[in-house]
Amino acid sequence: MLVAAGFLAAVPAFADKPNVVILATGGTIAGAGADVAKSATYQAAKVPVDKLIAGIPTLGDVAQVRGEQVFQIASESFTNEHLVTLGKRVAALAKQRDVDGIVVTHGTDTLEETAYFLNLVVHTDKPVVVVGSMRPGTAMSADGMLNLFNAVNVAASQDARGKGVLVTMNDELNSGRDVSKMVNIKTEAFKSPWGPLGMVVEGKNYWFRLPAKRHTLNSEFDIDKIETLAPVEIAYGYGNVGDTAYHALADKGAKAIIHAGTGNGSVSNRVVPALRELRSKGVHIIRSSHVNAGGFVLRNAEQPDDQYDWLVAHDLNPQKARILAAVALTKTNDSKELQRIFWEY
Ligand SMILES: NC(=O)CC[C@H](N)C(=O)O
Repeated sequence: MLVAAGFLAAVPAFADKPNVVILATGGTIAGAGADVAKSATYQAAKVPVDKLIAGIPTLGDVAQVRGEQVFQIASESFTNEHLVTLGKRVAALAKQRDVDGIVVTHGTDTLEETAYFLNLVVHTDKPVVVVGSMRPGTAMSADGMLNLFNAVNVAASQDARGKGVLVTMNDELNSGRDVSKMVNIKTEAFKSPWGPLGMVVEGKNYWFRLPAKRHTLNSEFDIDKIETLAPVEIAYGYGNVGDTAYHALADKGAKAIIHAGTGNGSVSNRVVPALRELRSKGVHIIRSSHVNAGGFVLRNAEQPDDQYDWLVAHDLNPQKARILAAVALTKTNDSKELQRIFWEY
C-alpha cells in the first residue's frame, strides 16, 4: 500500500498487510447441510460472514480481513434493489484509504449478473472479486474455503488492480464480464466463453490475458449516480414459441425485452410481428442467444435489425444483456447509443 509520508503516523501497526473487506450476501458458500454427504441438498445462506472468515485461519497471513453481512439470501432472489445497494457499498468501500480490495461472497445462480453489474458501475482500480462455491462448507471436499482464500489473495494483490471485477472459482481468474455458470453440479461450474484471464494457485496470480471491454474506471456508468435500474425482462426462444410472453412483459412495463433467442438470436416468424409492434410502441428489442457455450449475435444477420430498429447483445448471454440494458437505459433511450454501448461493454 502506498501511503503519503504525512499520513504515516495515522497508519496502524498491521499496515504492512493489505486491508480486504468481505461483503457477504449468502449463497452456497454460506450454506449448511445435514451431514458431510450432502453436497447438493442443503440450505444456502445460513453461515454468517464472521464464521466463514474464522474457518480459514491462514487468511490473517494474507491480509487484514474484516467482514460485513450485506444480505443473507440465495442469489436467485437477488433484485435490482439488491444490486444497487451492493454496488453503492462496494463503491463506498473502494473510496476508503484503508481498503485495498473487496471480496463479495455470493450465491452462484446469479453471480455472473452481479459480477458484470459491478464491473459496469463501480469506479475503482482496486480489486473487486466475486466468489461463491458449489458445495456447502459442511460437505466433504467443500470448495468454498479455497475459493474464498483465493479471492482474498487476489483482492489483496497489486497485480489484480485495474483488471475489472474478477471471479475466482476453481482456481481460475475470470473476468466478471465474461464468466457464466455453465454447469450446476460440478465444482468446475464457471467458465468464460473466451477463456479465463489467468489462474490463482497457492495465493499467487498467473495472468495470461486482459479484458478488452470497458469496465470500472473506464466506464461511463457510475453507481453513485444510479438510484434505480430500468425494468428489463427476458423472453425465451424455442420451437413452437408464441408471442404471449413478449406482450405480457411489455404490458407490465418492460422498457426493453431481451430475446433469449435460438442459435444466433434468431426470431420465429410467429414472434416477429409482435416484436415490431412493441418496438413501434417504444420497447427496445434486444436479440441475444441462449446457446450454452456462448452466443455471438451480429446485426442484420438472421433479422433486419436496421430496418426494425432492434438491437443485438453480441456475445452477452441473455442475463448479462439484461444487466447492461438495465444500466444503459438509466442514461439513454436512443437505440444507436444503446447499440454502441452493447459493442463497447
Ligand atoms: N451454488 C450456489 O451458490 C447455489 C445456491 C443458491 N441457489 C444461490 O444461488 O444462492
